[in-house]
Amino acid sequence: MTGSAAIIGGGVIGGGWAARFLLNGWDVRVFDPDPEAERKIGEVLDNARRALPGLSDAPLPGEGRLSFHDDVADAVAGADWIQESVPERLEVKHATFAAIQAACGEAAIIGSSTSGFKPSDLQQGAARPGQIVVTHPFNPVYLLPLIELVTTDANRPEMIETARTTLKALGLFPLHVRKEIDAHIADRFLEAVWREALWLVRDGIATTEEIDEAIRMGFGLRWAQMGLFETYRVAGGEAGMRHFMAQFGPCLSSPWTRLMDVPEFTDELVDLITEQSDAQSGAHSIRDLERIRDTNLVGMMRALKQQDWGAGAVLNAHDATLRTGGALAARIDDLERIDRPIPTLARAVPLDWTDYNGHMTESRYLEAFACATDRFMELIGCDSAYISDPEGGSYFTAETHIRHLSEVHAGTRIRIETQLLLGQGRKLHLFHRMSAGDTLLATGEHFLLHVSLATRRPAPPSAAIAAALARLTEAQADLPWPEGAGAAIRRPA
Ligand SMILES: NC(=O)C1=CN([C@@H]2O[C@H](COP(=O)(O)OP(=O)(O)OC[C@H]3O[C@@H](n4cnc5c(N)ncnc54)[C@H](O)[C@@H]3O)[C@@H](O)[C@H]2O)C=CC1
Ligand SMILES: C[N+](C)(C)CC(=O)CC(=O)[O-]
Repeated sequence: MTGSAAIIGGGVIGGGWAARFLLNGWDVRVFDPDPEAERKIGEVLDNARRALPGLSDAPLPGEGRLSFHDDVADAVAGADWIQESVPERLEVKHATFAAIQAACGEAAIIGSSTSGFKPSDLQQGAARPGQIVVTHPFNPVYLLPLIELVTTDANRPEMIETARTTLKALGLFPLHVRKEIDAHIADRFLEAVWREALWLVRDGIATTEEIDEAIRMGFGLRWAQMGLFETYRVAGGEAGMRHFMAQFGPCLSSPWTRLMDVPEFTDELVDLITEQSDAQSGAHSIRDLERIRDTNLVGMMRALKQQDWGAGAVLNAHDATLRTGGALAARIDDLERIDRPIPTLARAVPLDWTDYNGHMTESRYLEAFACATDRFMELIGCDSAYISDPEGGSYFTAETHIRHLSEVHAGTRIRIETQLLLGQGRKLHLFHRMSAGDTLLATGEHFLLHVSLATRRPAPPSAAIAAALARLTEAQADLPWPEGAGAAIRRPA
């Protein structure tokens, strides 16, 4: 699902939304009075291109078109989704909604990024209150899946459903907050932790760095994958949650926390925190820190993908919808043409495939070619059902030859096309070409043998696989022998 999105306010959060929409194939129209907005969004986009497309193991749609507009009316014209991300001041938000609603279509959804205002606050005085919802994102919007979707009775159920479907199609996880409340769900926690941290700094108990270590060396890692309740359930031991509450419930009335008080933001406290924060992280620019954060997030989220857990399960579900979008065929019968090398992989290079040389590392070429081989096997019928069938079998790789021809960097969209060199009896000889645009990046030549998984010995494939290979052999018989196929490493002159 793609469309046209208007981004009103293109700062930290608006820039992140612009990237999320654009990289998922939407056209994006931005209005922001800041003369520097185009440059700032450009820099956010550079970071997003490096990180987001490679999070997916399936091909994302091509990028949409980005345009900048001189007023709100021009930006929202024809938009299906309008995302308001102006400063967190109610009068500014109200004036912005008035300008948007004077010019936008009635079917468009207007989402507000507000961190704290309730949707009923935002809807007050609006021309069409039912058109406005809160869609509260988390920074960086192009990587983190959570969106708090906060609605009121003024929003029709069909409109809420459209909002959910649209957010999901962008790879996001809409959490419907059923009862509106100031600061929604997540920011209430964040504010509580922030207040407690301010006290610890103000009272000289801990520095900003010590507080960050306390989070990132311990419970922050737990929270990222299990949240609060599931973590504490495990902490209750075999007796689980009930035991946990019996043991730690009474602590709530001991003076473990000063959460209910708010420290005064005096100049001394602001200076103290700023100085400690500069000493802690001032060696890096903000853009450097953003890239460090993104690289770490991508690594963590891809690890969660492997486990199909938490945010990783959301990413896998999104990949599944991208795959059914049909960029790659499931069977050779679905292919329009089989008389040329067959598309077997289309994806972007993930950040965690790159190395100290700043480009895709050698082992990942094998991973990409192995994925292409798996896809080729599926195309000819050697799929998971065949492999798990006691009468079935599989292909084992006997020999591989990879040539690295051109560098490739994180975020670049790559594709592999596969030529069948031999598909006869037990033998399968494949030649993969990996490209980005018109540039040939690498080739992978692989020799495989069909094996019975019962005897672990070479054995002929099923009649259906043999027939598929025969069709491909005939169709590709006139293709020229690929340059580099059958080559060994030459002795340097
Ligand atoms: N920074 C954060 O961590 C998060 C912020 N939010 C929310 O997102 C919204 C925006 O916050 P940030 O992006 O952080 O602020 P920001 O200060 O980075 O960006 C605000 C942008 O709005 C522009 N702007 C000002 N008046 C405008 C107007 N009348 N029309 C259009 N654009 C206008 C500014 O030029 C600026 O580029 C706020 O409601 C905030 O609560 C939500 C989640 C996280
Ligand atoms: C600080 N903040 C309240 C604006 C934070 C958010 O709203 C969400 C986030 O990204 O942490």
